[in-house]
Amino acid sequence: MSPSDTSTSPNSMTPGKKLEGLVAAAITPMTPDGQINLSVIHQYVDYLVREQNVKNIFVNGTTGEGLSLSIQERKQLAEEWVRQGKDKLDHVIIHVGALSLPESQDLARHAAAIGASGIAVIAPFFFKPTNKDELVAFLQKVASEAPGVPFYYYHIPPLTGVKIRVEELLDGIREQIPTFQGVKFSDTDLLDLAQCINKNGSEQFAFLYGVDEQLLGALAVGVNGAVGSTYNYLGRKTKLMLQAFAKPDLALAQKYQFLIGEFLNFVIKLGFGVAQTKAVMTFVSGIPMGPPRPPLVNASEEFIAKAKAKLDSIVWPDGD
Ligand SMILES: CC(=O)N[C@@H]([C@@H](O)[C@H](O)[C@H](O)CO)[C@@H](O)CC(=O)C(=O)O
Repeated sequence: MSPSDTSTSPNSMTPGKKLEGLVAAAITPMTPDGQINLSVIHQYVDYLVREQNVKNIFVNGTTGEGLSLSIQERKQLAEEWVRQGKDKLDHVIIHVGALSLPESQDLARHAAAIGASGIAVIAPFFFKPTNKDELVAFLQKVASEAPGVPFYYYHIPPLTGVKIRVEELLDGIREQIPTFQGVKFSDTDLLDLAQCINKNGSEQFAFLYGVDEQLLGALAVGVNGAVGSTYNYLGRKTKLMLQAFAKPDLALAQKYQFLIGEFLNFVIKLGFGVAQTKAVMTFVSGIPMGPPRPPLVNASEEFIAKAKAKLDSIVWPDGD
């Protein structure tokens, strides 16, 4: 499908609605022979909305193996998520970051043309920006290709190695990037996160946290929501944690965080990454997510059995 064939108009998810709450980091379904499998995305959207109560999606990010996909595959996935999300999802955010600036700009223009509700960009991580100005200049050159689309910086230093503090980055950012809307903050540095929120307010920008096992700590410093892999299959439980925190019932919120942490702590010790996320999502949802793309390798049968037994053994406060 070319962008002009799409049945959605630009920004047609839920126009103007602020990005907050839970955002599932989309897994990219693949066929057993490693091709992207667009045919299950319709089912995937319905599963997120009906079973996980999650209505926002972040496409082609880390969990979606975006940097392991071709530009053509990334465009096809973006189009399918926008098409299938129409009238069902509130936000479809497309990650358009790439090592090559022209490729990133091409993806940004494409996301705008198909009606994505936002774009996000990771810091380039082979030749890296060495300071804030170099990073902002790169981001600005991508954002300006989609001048009507909200722009998010995707901060994930454990994977990019780019450790420029977000607090510093945000200083004056709207003058350079008028579409700047917020940060997907996938780091454990809560001091940096808290300073960002303290200086800018979560009214002006959206701050979305990306370390699912410690979301409660980020809620305490004022994030608006979270983007993460576990919201694909623990979205409903995490929403109950958000509700408990808002009530406020801190003891209940802690129970949910501890149980989510108990599962993640268990699987992290076994070796947990995108391949394992695909396996967990497959057994929880019943939707085949397929293998990861090399160099990642399939989760082992032993991992799958142990992760399933662990998840089944958890007794949640809501009695499920
Ligand atoms: C390094 C990594 O993959 N982090 C995940 C987390 O959701 C992570 O899977 C979770 O906290 C478990 O460790 C997300 O931040 C990634 C993400 O949002 C994305 O796929 O774009």
